[in-house]
Amino acid sequence: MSTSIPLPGLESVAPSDPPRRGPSRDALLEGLNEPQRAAVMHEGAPLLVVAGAGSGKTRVLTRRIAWLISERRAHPGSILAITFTNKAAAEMKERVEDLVGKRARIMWVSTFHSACVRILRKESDKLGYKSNFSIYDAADQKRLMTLVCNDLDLDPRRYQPGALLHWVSNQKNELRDPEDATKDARNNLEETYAAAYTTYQRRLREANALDFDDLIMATVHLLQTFPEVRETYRRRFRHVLVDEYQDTNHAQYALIHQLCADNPEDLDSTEERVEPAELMVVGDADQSIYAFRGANIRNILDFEQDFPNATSILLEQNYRSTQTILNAANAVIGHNKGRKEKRLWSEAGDGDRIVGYVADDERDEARFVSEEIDTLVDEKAARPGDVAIFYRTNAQSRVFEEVFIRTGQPYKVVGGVRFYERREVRDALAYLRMLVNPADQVSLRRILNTPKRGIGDRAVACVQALADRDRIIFWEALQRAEDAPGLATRSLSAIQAFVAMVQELQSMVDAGERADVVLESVLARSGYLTSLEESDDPQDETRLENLAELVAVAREFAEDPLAGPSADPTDVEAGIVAPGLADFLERVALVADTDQIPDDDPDDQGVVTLMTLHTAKGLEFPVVFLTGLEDGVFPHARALGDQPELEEERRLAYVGVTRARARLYISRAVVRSAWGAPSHNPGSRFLDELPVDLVDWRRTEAAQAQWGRPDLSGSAGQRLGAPTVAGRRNFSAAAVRADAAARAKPAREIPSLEPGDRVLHDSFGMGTVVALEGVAEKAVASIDFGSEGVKRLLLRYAPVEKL
Ligand SMILES: Nc1ncnc2c1ncn2[C@@H]1O[C@H](COP(=O)(O)OP(=O)(O)OP(=O)(O)O)[C@@H](O)[C@H]1O
Ligand SMILES: [Mg+2]
Repeated sequence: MSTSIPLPGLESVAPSDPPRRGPSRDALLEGLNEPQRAAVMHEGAPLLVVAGAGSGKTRVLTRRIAWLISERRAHPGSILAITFTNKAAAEMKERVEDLVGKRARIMWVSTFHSACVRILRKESDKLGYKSNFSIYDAADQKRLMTLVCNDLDLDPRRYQPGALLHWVSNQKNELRDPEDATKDARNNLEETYAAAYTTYQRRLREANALDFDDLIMATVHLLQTFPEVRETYRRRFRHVLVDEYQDTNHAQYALIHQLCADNPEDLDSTEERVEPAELMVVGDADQSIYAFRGANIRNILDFEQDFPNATSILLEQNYRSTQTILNAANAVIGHNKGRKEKRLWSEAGDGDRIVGYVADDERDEARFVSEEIDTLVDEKAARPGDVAIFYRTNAQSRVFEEVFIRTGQPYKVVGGVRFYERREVRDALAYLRMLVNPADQVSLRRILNTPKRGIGDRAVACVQALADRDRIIFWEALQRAEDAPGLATRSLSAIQAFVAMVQELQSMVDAGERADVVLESVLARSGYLTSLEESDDPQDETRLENLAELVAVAREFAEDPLAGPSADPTDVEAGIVAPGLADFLERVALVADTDQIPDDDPDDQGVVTLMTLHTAKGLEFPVVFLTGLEDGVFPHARALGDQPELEEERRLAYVGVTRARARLYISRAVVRSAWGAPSHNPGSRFLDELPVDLVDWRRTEAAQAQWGRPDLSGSAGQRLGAPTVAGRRNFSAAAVRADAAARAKPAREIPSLEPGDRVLHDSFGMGTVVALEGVAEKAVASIDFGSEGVKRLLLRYAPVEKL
């Protein structure tokens, strides 16, 4: 086999093999630059690919998997690739499949959490868990921690479940179990925290449940405690690849180390040594944004120490964005100290300047974004699906949502109150979870009296007393409710009816019934559907829709033969395992924020996507609106006086800017009243870090402060009877505002200007007209005011006089 691309020093990689099916070598290397190819073809020593945003790290990782399978004949089952979200995993799998075919399906491409669940489902007995363990998410954790606080009689003003959980999470990310925490407690407060951790962990175990952080910690413990188990996985995974390595925490690092290090510390010398897997990690220290979740930037900075004989490859060409966007990103991140300087460059050309807008308040900002999207769509410059709006905190989405609802712009919020967090969805899932794992007390108690069936708190207390007395789990006590001391007869019959229903449903699960079928039976048999149907609360209508959606999700899952994530690839290959209810629950438990991004449908205009900056990592969009650029919002108020936190916020800004391919908008509001009282925020310091010549300010604070709101967009035009850019939209509210602005400041006579004319502006002073656009009321002049910069002014309002 020959290659048309000469790659000095790398020819030896080409196998001298007979012809075979599959993609050609050239196809696998096509569309890659030299260092990217080197990374794809690298053999042996651990490999670190460090590179700025959009330089093709994820592309390289994907191609390398295809290369391993196709050129190096790696068995797909021997590949473990870690991505940051399930969505990214699915995309990566799909791309590899496109390249090398269906056999790629059995690779493990998943998040850390999913990979650990798969391992734990097989090995959980060694840790004393049953394989049907539940996975507790944030809401479950909170409920459980609240119970713990009650158990320990903690003062709720001093010890809040959220704070305790945060502390516990940090301990787990550092692989510290309750004993470690107790041993090291240095004062009363820490002792109490450690006691809460101990009880919390005991209760999790009783419920046969693990929380998110446990998944990783337990897997590391498993591999450390049972060398033979570790060797099994070391033998199995010959290739380990990790995307977004800069955001791994200590526990995740330890996991990789167990699987790939030359010398995991406790290897018994008598055991047969397994050659370490080939490891490739890719990442960008400038994009490390999860320190608050324990991510440790040192993991990437110290890679070469942690894995001696490691090789590094640097990528510098960016293929995502225009040079203007990259210059902005480089300038901002350049303000962080102690980083490795790297310059991103692009061949995409300068492209459009960044558009800036200073809004009166957050409504005005949202209106600006909405109208700008209309304009882009009307001019066919973008489809709604090309557009993303980023903000620092979830709560900021509401104003955008309100404007979009009013204008009829379809949108999607990623994160926020997510589908799986809605009450009815959680109720339905709680039913399913307790059917699979009756020891799961949190789920069982959640649905015991939902819908209301006459099992009140008193009855629950009686049953709990029985459970405590006889040291049995709550579910067993329910089944023996007749022994419960003091239980009213009416409650007893309600409990017995409940138990009978659950047993009937459990027999469906035992018979291997599909998830969607079980779910429909649950909703019908439990009376849940009837209670919603009979309600006259308008919200219950939506709840029914959401449940219908959940059944659809379950059906889709049940019909996907490869859906069972806990199924062993080899079993799937052999067609032995069909996805069951437990697999479905697992999939649902692991859905990450970004998994809700709508899939690309080429015929679809798509919907505008709203998300926090954190969720935007790894993604790209042709058009990006970076909003809320105010000190105290972004950077977050918490970070203002704290250098490391401020640097993390700056990395977040870098992530935000580098998501944009062609157009970037930046905006801020002078007044923001999102948290009750209106607050006046100064512009974000990150704005000052942008080179001035990159930004075209549509509206600045000076103009805003002095002249009300000179409106350059469609709404003012509509009011004045000019053709509207988005006639189908209802702009009444914006028009009213424009009216008010006009009343506040009567329009002036429009001076007739030409490029080169000298003008005098009331506050900017002398200037020279450099460009003109629009006519009559919409005439806009770009005027160079020397040290004040070039301003774009709507002449109808601007106080300029021709000299
Ligand atoms: N050699 C190349 N030629 C053309 N396009 C490329 C090349 N390498 C990468 N790309 C494209 O550039 C874009 C960015 O690539 P990718 O997402 O892999 O970058 P990344 O380094 O993972 O970015 P991030 O740091 O944001 O995760 C993608 O659209 C990708 O398809
Ligand atoms: Mg990437």
